[in-house]
Amino acid sequence: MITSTQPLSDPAPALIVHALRKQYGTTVAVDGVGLEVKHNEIVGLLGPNGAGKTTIINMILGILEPTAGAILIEGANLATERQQALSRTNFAAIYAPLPGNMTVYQNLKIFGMLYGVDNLGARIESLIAEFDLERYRGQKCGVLSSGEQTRVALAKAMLNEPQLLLLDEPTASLDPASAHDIRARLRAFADRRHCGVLWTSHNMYEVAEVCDRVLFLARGRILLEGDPRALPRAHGRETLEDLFIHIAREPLAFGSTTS
Ligand SMILES: Nc1ncnc2c1ncn2[C@@H]1O[C@H](COP(=O)(O)OP(=O)(O)OP(=O)(O)O)[C@@H](O)[C@H]1O
Repeated sequence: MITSTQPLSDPAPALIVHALRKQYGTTVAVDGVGLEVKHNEIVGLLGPNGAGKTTIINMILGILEPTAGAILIEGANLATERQQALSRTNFAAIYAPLPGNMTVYQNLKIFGMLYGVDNLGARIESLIAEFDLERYRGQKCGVLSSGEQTRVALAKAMLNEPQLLLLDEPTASLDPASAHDIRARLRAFADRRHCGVLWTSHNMYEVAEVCDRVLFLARGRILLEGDPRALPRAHGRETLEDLFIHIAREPLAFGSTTS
């Protein structure tokens, strides 16, 4: 049984997901997924289109109700301690842009007020500096380029100093230099703030560069997990992309790891 009680000397991981399931009618989108993200750890959630990645992220964010299973964020059970669980969680996704008719500063201010951030003015200034947004602070978000909007979305995601950050394809649509810059900023943030990160991406080069660990998902089940730099060789493949293609084509050849 999952409880939220943790010994003081053993701080709870940023995220524990246990036996998570989501069913729509006869469609099982997520089928008994178990996973853990530790503080300072960046975990890649990989899988073909329709594997269930976004559904898992939306359940962790409390947007979707699981059919079954448990989600613990820093030891707080999302089902019974929702506010505590979500207060130090945040996310960024390409499909969830910030309101385009408000300026960068206005967006950060409004989200900061929604999150109840202390010393909000100072927090916004430090994020504007950290994400190189000074010259855009008075510009409406809708006119910014994809890379600039991604930087603003990440600054917004860090307003409440999350201990768990959920990133759904954060670098999709960015040029290689901007994507490299964003990955470096996120790695630095995770290390400096001891934040756990769950990151979905279809870019295997990126995943091998930034993730400490990856989980391969297919048809709602985790089939494989491990170090993205060691996994391909362990399964007789040259690269993570080769391994991805192999798993996507023959998911039944891999056992599932559920809990
Ligand atoms: N509201 C819904 N009703 C019915 N089926 C749904 C619903 N939402 C998602 N699904 C199905 O659940 C499965 C998982 O979808 P999900 O969006 O989580 O996949 P994904 O791994 O994020 O895919 P992608 O890489 O394309 O973003 C898909 O088969 C999808 O069609």
